[in-house]
Amino acid sequence: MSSDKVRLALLGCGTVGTEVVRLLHEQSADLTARIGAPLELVGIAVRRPGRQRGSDIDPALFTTDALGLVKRDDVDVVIEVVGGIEPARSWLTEALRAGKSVVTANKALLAEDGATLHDAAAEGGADLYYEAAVAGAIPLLRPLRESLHGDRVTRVTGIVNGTTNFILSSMDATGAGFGEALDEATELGYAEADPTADVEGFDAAAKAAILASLAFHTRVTAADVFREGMTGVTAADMASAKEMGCTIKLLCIAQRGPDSAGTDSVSVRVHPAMIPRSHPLAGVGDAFNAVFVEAEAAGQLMFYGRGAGGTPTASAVLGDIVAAARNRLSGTRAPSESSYAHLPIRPIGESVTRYHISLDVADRQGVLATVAGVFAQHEVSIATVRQSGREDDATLVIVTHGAPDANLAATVEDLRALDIVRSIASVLRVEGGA
Ligand SMILES: NC(=O)c1ccc[n+]([C@@H]2O[C@H](COP(=O)([O-])OP(=O)(O)OC[C@H]3O[C@@H](n4cnc5c(N)ncnc54)[C@H](O)[C@@H]3O)[C@@H](O)[C@H]2O)c1
Ligand SMILES: N[C@@H](CCO)C(=O)O
Ligand code: NA
Repeated sequence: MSSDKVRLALLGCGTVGTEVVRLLHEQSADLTARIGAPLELVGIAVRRPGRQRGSDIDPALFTTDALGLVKRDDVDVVIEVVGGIEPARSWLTEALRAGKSVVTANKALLAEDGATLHDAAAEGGADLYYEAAVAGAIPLLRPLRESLHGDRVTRVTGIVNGTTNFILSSMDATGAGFGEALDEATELGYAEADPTADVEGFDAAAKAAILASLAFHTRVTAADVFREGMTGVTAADMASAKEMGCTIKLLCIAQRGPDSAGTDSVSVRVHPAMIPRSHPLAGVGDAFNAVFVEAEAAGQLMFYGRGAGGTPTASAVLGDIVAAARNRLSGTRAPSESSYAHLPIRPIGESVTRYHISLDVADRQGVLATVAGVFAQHEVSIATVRQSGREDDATLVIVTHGAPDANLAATVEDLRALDIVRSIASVLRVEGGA
């Protein structure tokens, strides 16, 4: 590489890419001072070069040949803000194997096949940075990858999807149902035209896999993550949570601990859960993200901020560019992948959870005993029982102690089959001491 400057290739110039270009221009003098050499943008790969993307971008920089740009000899750092698995994976493996540093925001690729990228980085002796891939602007991956490397992380609990947090916060504040809150999120530009990746938890599951891999020094992919979306959360569920002094959040939970055979293992899940209002994550409103990390020596840590949006996400990309550029100038490298622990993934059925179950039952003698018997049969201990209404219109709200998820699921299935249970109004997992 040229020793008097660091040359950048940008792949993609959409929401995040345009902000990366703007910040590179606006902060050029400061970035040069911090790095010790100027950054030079030598090319931008786009699909449609004629599109307007800001008046200060030199049109000569645009190309539709991303692979050709990656392969150029005068490129030191490749920044990928296109997204998706292919062709991004091919571009980035090509760059890394050739010893070029990579900065990417591509959570989908890292979660599905991070191994290929890490292996290519090891092969090429190159840096792979991806702070923007999880919780946008929030510095989270660097703390997990560096600051906490002297400690043992035991649990990561996060709100890592802004769209669904906006929807659930709005349902909590106004009593609206899911559909109405989703419409509001779409109108305000928080939800995409096709909100599936957000509301069905795919986006959060990708982020959970990346967080778990870093936290537990073990390769975890999106396929290892138990995922349940939040489209089934109703206004009645939220009202029920409120009555218990709780709210409902879409959580990603990555946990390390012994499985039923006592083997150290990792469980990673994404699902809606009731949490008490006193929990630090309960107050995270609007489209904000927050991640709560627990480590043996550090104790509890909380990371909070904007997890999406062009400008906040570009902030994380720029931080990674600076780190990669400094490393190139000093001939050093970012910490390489740490996956030595090879911990097994625990299936969801073995994850210990608590449930909140709301049942519509007949208010007759023996009903409570029968219902309690089903819990006992599956070795699920009941923590609290509350009854409201009378005769044909009674509701039982049961909160359990922690039990393996499979036992809880089997309990709910058997309850559904009872004649005395007219309907199961809601089943929600409970987290955080409620
Ligand atoms: N937008 C956010 O808030 C946010 C937050 C965190 C991470 N990310 C991640 O950042 C990445 C980019 O997101 P975005 O919101 O900027 O998306 P975007 O859709 O706005 O931009 C992607 C751009 O890539 C271009 N592109 C597609 N195929 C291409 C090709 N073959 N060659 C060149 N360009 C091509 C598209 O035309 C588009 O302009 C994704 O991986 C996303 O997950 C986005
Ligand atoms: N759709 C994501 C964008 C950031 O990954 C969100 O709502 O948080
Ligand atoms: Na981040």
